[in-house]
Amino acid sequence: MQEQDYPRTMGQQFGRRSWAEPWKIKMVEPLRVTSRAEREAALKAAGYNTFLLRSEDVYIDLLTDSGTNAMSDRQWAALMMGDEAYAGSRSFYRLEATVQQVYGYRHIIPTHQGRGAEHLISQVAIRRGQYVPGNMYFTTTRLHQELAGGIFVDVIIDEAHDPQSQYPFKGNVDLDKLQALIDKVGPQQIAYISLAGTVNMAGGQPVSMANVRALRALCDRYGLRIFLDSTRLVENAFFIKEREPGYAEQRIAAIVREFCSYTDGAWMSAKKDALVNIGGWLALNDDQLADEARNLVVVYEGLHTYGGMAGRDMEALAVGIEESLQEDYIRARIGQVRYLGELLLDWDIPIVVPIGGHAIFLDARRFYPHLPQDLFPAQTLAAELYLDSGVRAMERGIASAGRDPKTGQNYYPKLELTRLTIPRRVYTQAHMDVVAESVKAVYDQRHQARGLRMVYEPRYLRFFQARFEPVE
Ligand SMILES: Cc1ncc(COP(=O)(O)O)c(C=O)c1O
Ligand SMILES: N[C@@H](Cc1ccc(O)cc1)C(=O)O
Repeated sequence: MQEQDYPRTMGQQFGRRSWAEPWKIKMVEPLRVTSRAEREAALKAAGYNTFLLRSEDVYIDLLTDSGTNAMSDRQWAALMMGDEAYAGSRSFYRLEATVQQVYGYRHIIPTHQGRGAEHLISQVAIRRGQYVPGNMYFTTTRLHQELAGGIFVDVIIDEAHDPQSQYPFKGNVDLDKLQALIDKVGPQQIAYISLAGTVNMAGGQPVSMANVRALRALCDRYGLRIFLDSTRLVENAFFIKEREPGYAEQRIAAIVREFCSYTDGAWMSAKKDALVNIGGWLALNDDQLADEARNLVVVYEGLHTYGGMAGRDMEALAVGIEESLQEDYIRARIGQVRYLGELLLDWDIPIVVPIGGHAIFLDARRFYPHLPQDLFPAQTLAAELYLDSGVRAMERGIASAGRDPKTGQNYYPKLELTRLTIPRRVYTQAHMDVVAESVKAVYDQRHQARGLRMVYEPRYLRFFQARFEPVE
């Protein structure tokens, strides 16, 4: 599909004049607007790191789509039905049945959130020194693989590293890269394929059904397993429905189920697609591996029938999974992200294209071509945006990439991005207008940006807690 073929609005695509959110607001939370002087003080106190701001000092919070979703009235009602038994909770069995039915896996192990599940799968499926090829790294995923002794290898297609490539499935695995790794190290030295759909760090870009099918065929030749990060798989399914021949008439639920059928297991941070504020799970088809993970979960998360979640959270999650598959919902979800992106494209502001599932990613390299990567252009952009309007974004560039655990050297990722992440069912299009105008104001002042220097660097996942100072 070429650039000009992308629908400008979701209405055009689905044969309607316009679209609106398929929900109405029942409860509201006031927002606080701050002065520029207040924001300057707050940002300084936060070491120029948006993760260290207090949310009270934020106006529109686009830090993340993780756990920031608005639950529906049905989910709130489900909370009341939570069975808080320590063992054998009815709520667990409800969740288990829902995940089995929607995603199609046999064994379900609940965890407190995604990284709890990443920890389990990494510990049970990686032997020290084994390689873990994946379609681009994700911070927590790669760290858990490394802590288990694995070596992550990026096997995503080259287009994913190019913010301007219009390729429709930039999340795809490059099967030649994977074959080359198999030839080089041998299949025994590969723990599993770590596949994510959509790919967060590439800009929320999808994997095609054809790609995962071909990946399955390649892996079958060598007896390799595929484990899927299904955190945003419903969003991935939307793109398959929109872009891949043969899927336009299929239901999102059927697409999700087919995608999973090509994999051996999955984990999920339920705080995204599944419309809850906390939760996660690991799902496996292999009995022995599931037994090992079920044993390990009691060490790190809690008993295997709650895994760190309250019974009420499991109830709300079961309802959230069902709601996430509703066609109107997912169309509006992606539509809102696209609405913001198109406003920015209309002003020639550099963003990652095609517009992805959960966020707009500003291309800080093109935004600030005068800033070398060592001066943290994407972190600078997040700071400037906050100063301008109180909109909170997140760095996804050199600070997020961290250091090579072997050499200790900084990684220099090709993508230097600032992410405007849209929580689900939380903000209106008027909020998106305000955000777009703030980005435009910062863009108009772009020549004045001087960059940041890191003055405190934590050992793990440094971007969360690092502190910076402005370059004078
Ligand atoms: C793609 C992806 N995988 C895994 C995780 C980890 O999940 P969590 O934040 O729930 O630990 C996240 C977010 O952190 C994510 O975006
Ligand atoms: N997964 C969440 C929370 C998170 C953010 C940044 C990370 O690197 C890790 C986790 C997100 O993508 O927003």
